[in-house]
Amino acid sequence: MTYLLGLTGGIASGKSTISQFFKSKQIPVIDADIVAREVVEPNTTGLNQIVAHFGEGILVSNGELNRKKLGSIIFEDDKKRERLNTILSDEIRENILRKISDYKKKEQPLIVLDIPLLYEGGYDKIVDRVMVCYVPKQVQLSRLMSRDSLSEVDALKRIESQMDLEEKKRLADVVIDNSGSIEETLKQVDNWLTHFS
Ligand SMILES: CC(C)(COP(=O)(O)OP(=O)(O)OC[C@H]1O[C@@H](n2cnc3c(N)ncnc32)[C@H](O)[C@@H]1O)[C@@H](O)C(=O)NCCC(=O)NCCS
Ligand SMILES: Nc1ncnc2c1ncn2[C@@H]1O[C@H](COP(=O)(O)OP(=O)(O)OP(=O)(O)O)[C@@H](O)[C@H]1O
Repeated sequence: MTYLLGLTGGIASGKSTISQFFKSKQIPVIDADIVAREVVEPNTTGLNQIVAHFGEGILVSNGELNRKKLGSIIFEDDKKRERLNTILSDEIRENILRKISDYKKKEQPLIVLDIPLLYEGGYDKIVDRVMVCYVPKQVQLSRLMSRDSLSEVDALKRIESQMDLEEKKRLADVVIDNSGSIEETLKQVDNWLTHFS
């Protein structure tokens, strides 16, 4: 039996910090942001559809996707973000399901699916439990601004493009509070890991 843990939170709430910890314990992590990158590599249907919709100007000179530019477009405009989601979501889902099935075949006891849009994408229905990495909005905002060198206005737009983190916290099976030190956060995760089965 494989136990599938969904790990989510808001942008810059600390999911990667937690997933690094799982990896350090040799627990496989499927990272949806990485899958989302794989489906837009050069010569993929995903990238071709993005170019068809957003134009050639969305590429950098070597033919790769200009991620910074696409990010600034879609976090400014709900319709464009929804369009991008529609273009990529099926492919992302298929890839994630394939990776889950591969790990299950290897009889991994625990797999972590790290995915920012877990609830938005309905992945709560396929995981056994959901762990939400939670921080209050002010902490999220200041960490996002400093990590991605964003203005307050731009950082807020990114936060508000996602489901409210307070709502995710309410829906969660397990809440990890990441507003303190990283050490305090990892202690909570380690405690969950000790008792999960
Ligand atoms: C817009 C893109 C090109 C920006 O790339 P960039 O390398 O700058 O950021 P990265 O991919 O690492 O994402 C950073 C964070 O932004 C947030 N985010 C990304 N896409 C979305 C989205 N469509 N809606 C809301 N939040 C999003 C997530 O919290 C994510 O962790 C990229 O995020 C993308 O292709 N997004 C669409 C695919 C998607 O929905 N990814 C989310 C995981 S399934
Ligand atoms: N407990 C903490 N104390 C201080 N800084 C932290 C803490 N946890 C994470 N950070 C920092 O906050 C930023 C966001 O964390 P992280 O990248 O883990 O978030 P994320 O949820 O994976 O983000 P994204 O949704 O964008 O992928 C990073 O710069 C990270 O180093």
